[in-house]
Amino acid sequence: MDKIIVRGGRRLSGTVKVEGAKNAVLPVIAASLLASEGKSYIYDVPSLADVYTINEVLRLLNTEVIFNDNMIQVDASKPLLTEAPFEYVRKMRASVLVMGPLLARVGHARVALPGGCAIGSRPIDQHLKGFEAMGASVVVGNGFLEAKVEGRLRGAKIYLDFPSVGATENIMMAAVLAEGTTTIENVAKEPEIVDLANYLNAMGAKVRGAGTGTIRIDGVEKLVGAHHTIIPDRIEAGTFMIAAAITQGDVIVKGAVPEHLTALIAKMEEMGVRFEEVKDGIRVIGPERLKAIDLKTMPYPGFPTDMQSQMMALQLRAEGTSMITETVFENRYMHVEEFRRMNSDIKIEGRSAIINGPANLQGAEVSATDLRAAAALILAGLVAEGYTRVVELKHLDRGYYNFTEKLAGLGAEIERINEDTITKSSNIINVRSNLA
Ligand SMILES: CC(=O)N[C@H]1[C@@H](OP(=O)(O)OP(=O)(O)OC[C@H]2O[C@@H](n3ccc(=O)[nH]c3=O)[C@H](O)[C@@H]2O)O[C@H](CO)[C@@H](O)[C@@H]1O
Ligand SMILES: C=C(OP(=O)(O)O)C(=O)O
Repeated sequence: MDKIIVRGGRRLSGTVKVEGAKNAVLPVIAASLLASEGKSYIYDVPSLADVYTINEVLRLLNTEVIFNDNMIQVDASKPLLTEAPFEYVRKMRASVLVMGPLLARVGHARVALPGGCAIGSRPIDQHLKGFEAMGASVVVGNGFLEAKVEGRLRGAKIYLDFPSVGATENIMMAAVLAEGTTTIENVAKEPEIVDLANYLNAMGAKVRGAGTGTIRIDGVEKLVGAHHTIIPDRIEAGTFMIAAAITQGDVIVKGAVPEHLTALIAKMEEMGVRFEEVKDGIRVIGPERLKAIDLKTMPYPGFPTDMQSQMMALQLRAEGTSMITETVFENRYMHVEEFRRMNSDIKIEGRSAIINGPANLQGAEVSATDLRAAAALILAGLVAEGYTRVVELKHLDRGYYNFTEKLAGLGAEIERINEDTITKSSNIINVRSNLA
């Protein structure tokens, strides 16, 4: 079992480069299923467990996928198969994003029901409502969702009850090959939606309005492979911004796009963190003392739920009482119990977390409860007294590439070890293993 060991106390400095965005590349790879002719070439693809999972799903659907040097080549020109099994959907919910493209291209998709997960129940009713409005019939049985349509999907007017990122993407991908025009209202406005629309348009689709509250899609007869570069990962960038701030460091986060990070930068500035726009990135300077603040997670351009747990680590170090209200997922506070093990004072009241700072964080053995919680615990470990040991790294590997190496490159005292091989390793690691 892998474990990350971090010893608190180092100020981070230097430059760190972010990867292409996980949440942009997954729908883009799924959208490649729509190209009945030609190959797609996707650049700046991060080497993440989730990318390997979606590639496997595409291969199961009879698509050729080659992943080399941050570039993916997809050939979806052969007849497609239509079933995504539970084994993959369980590992990664974004596997449901193959449903829209399959329905659009072959009129049939059978995808295992995703089930619950650590951050909430996460239904997909809004995706299905969109498919049904376009003429598909949807049945649920034996742990699968099955959607079918005779002939082509038909353009429709669809209103989302909540601006769901996944539903916006799945419905967009279904609508690009539908007959007629589809209008989707109250859609998600995330930069990843805009990235997907740009890719679909490069494939020959007619998508307008991505990044606003209404998307209009004129269906076309066919799509072809295209070249596309993935946008930088704003959540990875934000995580390193907090690493700089929490350690009173001075770090350039290369690749960070300030316009994608407006809410996070504003809240960190309120806490006393300084930012400078530099060539290709953002410089972050952590203050000696952090001020307490309140925040609420919201759909983009609001404060991202995917930065909530990392921000909580920063708020733990602020002087005074801070509050977080999580409005996107009903159960995204699993990390609070782990933070408590590190000597922090946090109360949960309904959807809010009340954080009394500054915490005198102490190193402890903690378990990552989801992807962003894994990063947040490591961030807290950067300023905790002594050693923090983080387990359940499968969550971290879903979304952060070389996280340990990147933090070590900024001067953090951090190491990833494999307990099974530890006895054969160097003295330093053996010393650490006594602590582990
Ligand atoms: C791969 C990917 O891009 N994942 C991101 C995506 O997830 P994902 O696309 O799953 O998130 P959604 O925006 O769909 O979910 C937001 C909220 O809407 C609810 N909902 C969603 C769909 C639906 O049909 N019915 C429904 O009720 C969900 O339960 C949740 O409470 O956006 C989330 C919100 O920014 C991020 O945390 C995830 O990192
Ligand atoms: C919740 C996340 O991802 P997913 O939707 O893939 O679970 C995330 O990236 O923080």
